[in-house]
Amino acid sequence: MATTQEEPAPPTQARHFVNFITGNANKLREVKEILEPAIQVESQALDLIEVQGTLEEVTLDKCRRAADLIQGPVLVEDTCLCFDALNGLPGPYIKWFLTSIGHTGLNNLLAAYEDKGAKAVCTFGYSAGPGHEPILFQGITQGKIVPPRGPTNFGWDPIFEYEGETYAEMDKAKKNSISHRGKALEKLQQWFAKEMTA
Ligand SMILES: O=c1nc[nH]c2c1ncn2[C@H]1C[C@H](O)[C@@H](COP(=O)(O)OP(=O)(O)OP(=O)(O)O)O1
Ligand SMILES: [Mg+2]
Repeated sequence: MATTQEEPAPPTQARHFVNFITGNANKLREVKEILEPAIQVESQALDLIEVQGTLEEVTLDKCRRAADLIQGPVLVEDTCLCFDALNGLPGPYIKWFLTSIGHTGLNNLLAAYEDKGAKAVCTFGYSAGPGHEPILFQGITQGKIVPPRGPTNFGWDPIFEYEGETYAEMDKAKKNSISHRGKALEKLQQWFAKEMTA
């Protein structure tokens, strides 16, 4: 009987794979749309504790906790929505603001200000494992806060307008090409590509 020869694994194989730790199915969908097939995205849904602090501190801490829990390489991400008139708030606390006061409440927060500008900020953290210092990749998209338009299935997408269209109204591929998440993942892809040829 002929024995089948196993294909030797390419030496860079491990780098084509990330374990994205998130509890958010929409984030996972977008990350897969952007990174695959070049980088394979596995995922574990874990509820990670999130500290208070700067965008960088929140992601660094989230990434270290995830690596400790998984005992292996991890990718995490924290998304902020920063209102220009409010000096960057709600920022990393947008999830709790959205849950508590919704799209209308978020619009009302800016009622006293002419400036409706807002930055969507995505900060990814990659750690090679417990004890390895995370590397951060950040992407920012400038837009403005408007009354909700479009499908309501992903967070604050209906109230974030970029060049006349809300994220929710946009074609998915278009959102990924201009979004905070897309820009951050572009940096991550470049870093992975460099690592693979190093
Ligand atoms: O592109 C986006 N378009 C609209 N809304 C978005 C987007 N990306 C995150 N979001 C929402 C989800 C959550 O309400 C908050 C971020 O909080 P954040 O802690 O980063 O997300 P999460 O707790 O849902 O998932 P995770 O388990 O990865 O922490 O903004
Ligand atoms: Mg979270």
